[in-house]
Amino acid sequence: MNTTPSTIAADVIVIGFGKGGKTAASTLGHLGRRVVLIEQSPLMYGGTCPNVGCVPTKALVYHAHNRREEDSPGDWYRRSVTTVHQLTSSFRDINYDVLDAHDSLTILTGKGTFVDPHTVSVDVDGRHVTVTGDTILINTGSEPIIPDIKGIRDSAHVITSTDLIHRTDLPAHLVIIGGGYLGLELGAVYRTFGSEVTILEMTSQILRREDDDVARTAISIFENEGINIVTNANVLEIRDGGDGAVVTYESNGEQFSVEADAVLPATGRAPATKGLGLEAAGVSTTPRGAVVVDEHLRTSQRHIFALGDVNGGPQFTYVSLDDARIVLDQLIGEGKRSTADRHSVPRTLFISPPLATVGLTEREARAAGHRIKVGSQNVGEIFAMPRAYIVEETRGIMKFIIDLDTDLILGAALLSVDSQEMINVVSLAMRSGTTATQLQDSIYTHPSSTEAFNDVIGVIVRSDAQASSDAEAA
Ligand SMILES: Cc1cc2nc3c(=O)[nH]c(=O)nc-3n(C[C@H](O)[C@H](O)[C@H](O)COP(=O)(O)OP(=O)(O)OC[C@H]3O[C@@H](n4cnc5c(N)ncnc54)[C@H](O)[C@@H]3O)c2cc1C
Ligand SMILES: NC(=O)c1ccc[n+]([C@@H]2O[C@H](COP(=O)([O-])OP(=O)(O)OC[C@H]3O[C@@H](n4cnc5c(N)ncnc54)[C@H](O)[C@@H]3O)[C@@H](O)[C@H]2O)c1
Repeated sequence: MNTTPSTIAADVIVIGFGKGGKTAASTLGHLGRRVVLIEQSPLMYGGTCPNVGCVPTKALVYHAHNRREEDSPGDWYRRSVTTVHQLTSSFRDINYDVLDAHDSLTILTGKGTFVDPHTVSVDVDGRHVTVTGDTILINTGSEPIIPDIKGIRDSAHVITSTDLIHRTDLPAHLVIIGGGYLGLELGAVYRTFGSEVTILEMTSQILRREDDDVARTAISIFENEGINIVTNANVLEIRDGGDGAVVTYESNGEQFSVEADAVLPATGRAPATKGLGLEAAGVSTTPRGAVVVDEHLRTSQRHIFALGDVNGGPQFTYVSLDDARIVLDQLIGEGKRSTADRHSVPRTLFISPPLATVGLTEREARAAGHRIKVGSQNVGEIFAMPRAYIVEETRGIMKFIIDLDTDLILGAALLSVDSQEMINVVSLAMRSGTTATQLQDSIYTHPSSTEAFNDVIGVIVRSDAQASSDAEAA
């Protein structure tokens, strides 16, 4: 029997069980605040990341590389997907149980909709529940953008990333529209599992924010893996026929058609605000549908906050977590934290090897007027880093952009085994004002990947000091 009361008065309502929302809910619940956490789907306790985002996709990267010669690609893929689902299912249960353990916290499963600025309605198992709250946190995440392409909504073979990682049959040919985070990561992982992969990117280059040397190294790795990347691609139509879909696109003035048994649009994600009733709450949104927030993540209604992807900020789990720190600081702290304090936030693209970056690229540093020097080496040539040889992954490049005048690190790009870990050290160094020389001369364990810094930072391949002295001599 559904015993949920039809009205609940709460101190804090959290709409959406994402990283920011659950962290804030748990902390406030622990302090005895009456918290109601509303999640629309029983398959999403814990949010996107552990259920259909970071965790399953990175687990698939791991499993894709572990196939033995004797395993057939299809069987290995099916086995991997099953194992990954067991993992996500256990994470989902843990997420629910940890929050449910707080006496003052109630989890309601149903879609939350604002009725007015202090009231949210939820249908729980067919029963209408009205929740009132002094403070409300919106943490509803984002959803895939489906581009306006002829036939895309009619094709049975067009799938989301969630559909893709849940299917147990390995697609023979996967066509991905968009060569950003999702397109490159999933393209790389399905290629490793054994699919033929074509990525159709509309701009003139993938990884276009990166410097040419870094982008070129990554692109040559993709090419060697046999991933077909088409740039300047304008997808014209998707039409079902036979066992799959035919994707027609135009690139550099020529028209092409490619057959696919799965087509994944990976063209960005938009804030999930549809059906939330934000108008009833008096909460403003941007033209792209993101909730408008100030640097303390307060919306146009002071008692309503928005955390994570829904506020239109960078779409990363750790940014949503940091949003929770800011909101908690407003609610129970000193009110000092703000999004304006955030800098040197690292990123990792989980291809193989991963590409982890932080701060400025060489191009951006020069454009910003810095005099710089660049320390860089190919991973296979970093003799201080035998780990690359130990784990048989010597592909990649590491690059540091250093301010010539202050010796501070302005940015780094690490395309290397373990770079998702190393980049956090660089990011911390940048935030704490550690100089490049200090980072280079630090004591690191051996054999580790971080000890590469002992070499790379000192291998200066370009320096504005050299350029100025050459100019003086001339
Ligand atoms: C395939 C994929 C891989 C990714 N990989 C990475 C990665 O490696 N690293 C990384 O940092 N980021 C990654 N991301 C991005 C990351 O998952 C998101 O930035 C992050 O999960 C956003 O968290 P959030 O707190 O905003 O909300 P989410 O975790 O998205 O949670 C929002 C929740 O709100 C619920 N909800 C929505 N509307 C309502 C409503 N009206 N009522 C009740 N509930 C509602 C949803 O069901 C969902 O559970 C990935 C994303 C995807 C899709
Ligand atoms: N490792 C990670 O941290 C990670 C992994 C996956 C996703 N994410 C997050 O999820 C978000 C969504 O990822 P995403 O890859 O969907 O978005 P994205 O913004 O990273 O990339 C979208 C790509 O699609 C291209 N594109 C857009 N419309 C197109 C069209 N009609 N035809 C062809 N190409 C088109 C864009 O030029 C761009 O390169 C990212 O912003 C990222 O923050 C993070």
